[in-house]
Amino acid sequence: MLDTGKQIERAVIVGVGDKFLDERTMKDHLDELAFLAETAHIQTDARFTQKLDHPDPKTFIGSGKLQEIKEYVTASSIDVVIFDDDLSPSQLRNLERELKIKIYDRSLLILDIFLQRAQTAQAKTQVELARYQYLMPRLTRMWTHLERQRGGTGTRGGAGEKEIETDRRIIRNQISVLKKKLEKMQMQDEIRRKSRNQIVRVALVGYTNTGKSTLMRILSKNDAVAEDKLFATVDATVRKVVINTIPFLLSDTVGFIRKLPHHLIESFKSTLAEAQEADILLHVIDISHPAFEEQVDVVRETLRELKAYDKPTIYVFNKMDQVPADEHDDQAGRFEYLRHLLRPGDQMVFISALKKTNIKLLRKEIFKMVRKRHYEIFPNYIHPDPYHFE
Ligand SMILES: Nc1nc2c(ncn2[C@@H]2O[C@H](COP(=O)(O)OP(=O)(O)OP(=O)(O)O)[C@@H](O)[C@H]2O)c(=O)[nH]1
Ligand SMILES: [Mg+2]
Repeated sequence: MLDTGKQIERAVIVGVGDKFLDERTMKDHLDELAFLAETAHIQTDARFTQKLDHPDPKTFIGSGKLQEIKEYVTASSIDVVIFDDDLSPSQLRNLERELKIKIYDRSLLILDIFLQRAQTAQAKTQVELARYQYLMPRLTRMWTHLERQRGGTGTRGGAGEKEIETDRRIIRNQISVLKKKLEKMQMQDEIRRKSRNQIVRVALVGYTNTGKSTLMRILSKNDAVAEDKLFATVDATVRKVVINTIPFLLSDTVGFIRKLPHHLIESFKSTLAEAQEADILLHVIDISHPAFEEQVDVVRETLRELKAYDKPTIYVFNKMDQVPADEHDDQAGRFEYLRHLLRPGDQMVFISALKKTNIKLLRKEIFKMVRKRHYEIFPNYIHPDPYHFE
């Protein structure tokens, strides 16, 4: 059979929370999971939730809920069941045996999306590595995933022990090949990054889909600077920008998400190094998202894990065009409470990248921070007109 990869699959999604998880948060989490599924061309037909103090070690959910899902899956010819949490290899195995269809957990779904999205050779290698590491302990059940990837014949009913052993060997080999390949790429990265020490570096960070790339385009286009020869080999996500004669490098980074698969963070370390080594962070937030505050927490937590936390930050509250105006239309006052996020020296700006509102203000704030850092690197730099801002 031909797998065009374009067919829409139908799914049910499953969320589990303890008694402290409120309905609203549970809904937000499942909304996000459905959005992830949609990104992977999977349509969500139904949602199931369960309150559990501890997930069942064998099947993750309780047996009653499992039966309920089984009945639904059979009656509605569902292709895949997606869990909002990560499943252990044995939970995955048991669920697949019980439900007799494909089971995804959150990590596998995210890995699949990354695989579809990866563009550069390095990103592709990073995702492949993360995916193999994830699949390794789950090989028995993941046979179909591998087979599809390999363009297998599809005639086999299931994997025998011998085939699994062969596959395990192939994967182990692949992992070490990919690791070596990445090491080489990372070495080149490092050399490239070192050569950039003499220029201020700013990184766009933030939850996925908040508008980082949109902003990147706006900020770098307005300053249509000719390609900097020195950095001719800089990868596509780093641009040189000049504001009011002071140059800096602006980089776009991988979006963060709740429970980013651990293997993925590991193998994306070198891409994330852009954030680690930046002098200044632009933390982009989608303020129109109902769960934006949780997203801010996730990003700050991920930055902390990456040891990229302690940097002067501009909190860029984006998508203001989608925030309904309140009766006084006093945005500044209304969002004043967000000031608790700021440490001394941090800033916050409310913008719409789409409607290009407040972009000038944002550029001014970026300029002020960049200028400060620029003077630290070049104490003797004489700015022609340091306090003028057009
Ligand atoms: N309404 C509105 N939509 C926006 C705004 N800025 C960006 N978007 C939209 O938000 C979506 C995501 O924008 P991107 O720039 O791709 O977001 P990103 O943060 O780079 O996303 P990832 O790369 O997935 O992490 C796109 O559909 C944009 O058109 C804005 O100010 N207002
Ligand atoms: Mg982006």
